[in-house]
Amino acid sequence: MKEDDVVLDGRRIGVGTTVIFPLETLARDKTVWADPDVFKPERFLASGGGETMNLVAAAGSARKMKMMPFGAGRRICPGMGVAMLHIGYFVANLVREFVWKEAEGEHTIDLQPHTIVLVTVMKRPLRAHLLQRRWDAKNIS
Ligand code: HEM
Repeated sequence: MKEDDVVLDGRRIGVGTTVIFPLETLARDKTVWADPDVFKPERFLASGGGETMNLVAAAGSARKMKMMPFGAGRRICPGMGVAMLHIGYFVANLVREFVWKEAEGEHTIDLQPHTIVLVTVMKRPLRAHLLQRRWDAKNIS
């Protein structure tokens, strides 16, 4: 054991070791989330029990961080502000430009995790069929 090594949960982690932890597992932690496998976006709203926190300041504090899509602390994503601003425009444009329908055929959604190398996706994601909207002044469909 070298001087700068750390011990985490009884395991020695040497200086320079790359530590990767599965965010997907954190997001499904039943000790942190109520019904983690249920699609309940309102859980992130204040009215649904969600709370706002400063991810930069909270990284070294004792406050529990339940989710960190942009990382946290010193190496937090510097594009977070840009991303949060644009994601709203992005979604709004997708809704404005396309009519969204479920794709025909077999499209049962399965939220179970499916790992592809380092990325975890849904086992069977929702398949959407997009139709470009017509911006004809008389006939907007
Ligand atoms: C929804 C959109 C985005 C998500 C979810 C995201 C997520 C992340 C995450 C998880 C990290 C790693 C943080 C860590 O190591 O703790 C990261 C790093 C980074 N992101 Fe983003 N990001 C997004 C958009 C952007 C945008 C729009 C930019 C630039 C304009 C950007 C630039 C960067 C850079 C430069 C780093 C490396 C920071 C460093 O290592 O010091 N990201 N991002």
